Amino acid sequence: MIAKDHLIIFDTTLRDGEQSPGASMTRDEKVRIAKALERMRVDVIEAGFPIASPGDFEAVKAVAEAIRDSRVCGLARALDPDIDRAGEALAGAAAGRIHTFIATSPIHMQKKLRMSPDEVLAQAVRAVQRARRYTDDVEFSPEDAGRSEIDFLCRVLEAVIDAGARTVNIPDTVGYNIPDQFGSLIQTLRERIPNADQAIFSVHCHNDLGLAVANSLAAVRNGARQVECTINGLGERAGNAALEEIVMTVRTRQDLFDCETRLDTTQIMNCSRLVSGITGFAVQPNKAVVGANAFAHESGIHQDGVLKNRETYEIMRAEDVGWNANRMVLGKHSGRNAFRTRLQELGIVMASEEDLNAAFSRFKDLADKKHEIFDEDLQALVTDTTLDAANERVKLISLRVCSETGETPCAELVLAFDGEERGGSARGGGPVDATFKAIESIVTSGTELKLYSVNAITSGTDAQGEVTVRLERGGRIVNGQGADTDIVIASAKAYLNACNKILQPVERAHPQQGHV
Ligand SMILES: CC(=O)SCCNC(=O)CCNC(=O)[C@H](O)C(C)(C)COP(=O)(O)OP(=O)(O)OC[C@H]1O[C@@H](n2cnc3c(N)ncnc32)[C@H](O)[C@@H]1OP(=O)(O)O
Ligand SMILES: CC(C)C(=O)C(=O)O
Repeated sequence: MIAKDHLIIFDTTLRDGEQSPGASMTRDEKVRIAKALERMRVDVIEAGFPIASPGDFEAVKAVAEAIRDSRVCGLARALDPDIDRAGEALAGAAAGRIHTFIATSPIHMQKKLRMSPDEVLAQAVRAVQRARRYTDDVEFSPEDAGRSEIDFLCRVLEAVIDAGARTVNIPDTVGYNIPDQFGSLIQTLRERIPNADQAIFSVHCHNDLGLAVANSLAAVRNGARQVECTINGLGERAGNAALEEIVMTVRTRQDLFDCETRLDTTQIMNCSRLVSGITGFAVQPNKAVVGANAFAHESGIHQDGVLKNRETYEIMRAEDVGWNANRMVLGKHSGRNAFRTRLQELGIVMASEEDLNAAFSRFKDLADKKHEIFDEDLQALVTDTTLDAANERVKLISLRVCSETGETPCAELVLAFDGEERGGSARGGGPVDATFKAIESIVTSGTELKLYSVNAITSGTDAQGEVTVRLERGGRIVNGQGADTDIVIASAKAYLNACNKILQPVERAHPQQGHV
């Protein structure tokens, strides 16, 4: 049997994924996601853009120091200060990569960079050479390659490979290409660039026309050996290629690919839930691989077929991507050991024994209300426990809502604000509106509610509701999450979580959007 090539999985959830409006993450959240990615055996984790802000620098540094088994990468424009900052952030990495880029398409060069092609080429070479001062592992991207002229693209790529780039990444930055075209672009580049054999060809596709995964796979079939992708397809505008779809296609259609990944696919669901929990970007039920309906069969003919032979309607096994795997059901009779063990199996590491005890006590409270506690419940509960506990200035003590046909809903609550208990009440258009107004009567955050969404974490009427609230104040946007079997309480928790973030000094500022 001929050994297959290794297809490198480069995850950019923490960098390009974070560029989704509203998906900004704190340093600790990035470290948690990075650990889950490492556990899934992702080859390269792009942790951020260190020059972007002090918070992002700290986040890349923290990820670089926490991760041992994956490469950690930092993004840098083709500018000396960006590259130096990335080099500094990655100094503590077991294996660090600098990813530098500059646009090569006519429109980007003329209108955005206002540089001639020769200037762009010289700056690209200079950037790669400078990055090589910090690491042998340098990646170069000609931004908007999908709309660049082929002769110029070949010149730039040949020059950066000569300068020491070991990976050349071909981005379809605006998601403009279609699969045949993008596949043949990769083939042409590999054929025409004289030193192509000295670098790994990578692709980075955006999903503006819904083709990011198809374009990436067409590139792999034409010799690309690294794919840049994100969990749940998160990313700028319509997102990036979804990691889970790329990995499961290559695995399921082994007959079509002469390469394979080294991923532990059973960790996919963990990563998917973690990213959607932290960012508040819910996964649509019909999303491939990780959507709630991805392995559900409703119609009789399908159910009949699956009962007779699963493969009649299933091309993958749900357990291979982490669905239903290890469904040890925890309940109110479970002890600390089972709880701790299950968290470990889910890759959740509590910072201290105190955090574990706090999470365990919430688990017992939940188990009193809910018959079975599933992995999804645990993940929400732990997110709730670890949500900036140290920075929690305002906390829910009690809440009472009244909602009756023909009456205006009202809410009465008690909060602990900077250690002092304060009560407030309000009426509103609904119980959630009344609750938010009652909170505001105490906190006076001066924010505007930008998004409110509720998701059932598991099925059944006793399922926990997971609420995401997005607040904005003076251009700064924060997301808050909360989970509870009572969705009004979950809403209050989410609102307070967002308030706690907005009341903190800016730790992670997204310079253009002001997200934290
Ligand atoms: C396709 C991609 O996803 S690329 C990554 C996109 N991600 C982000 O932009 C998020 C992080 N960005 C940021 O925090 C900020 O934009 C910063 C810190 C990088 C720069 O901030 P500012 O200095 O205020 O510049 P601003 O964002 O207004 O403009 C970008 C500048 O970089 C230049 N530039 C853009 N790309 C590159 C590049 N690859 N190499 C060199 N210069 C570049 C632009 O031409 C512009 O220069 P100008 O100010 O001389 O006109
Ligand atoms: C930096 C590059 C790879 C990028 O994100 C893009 O072109 O979309």
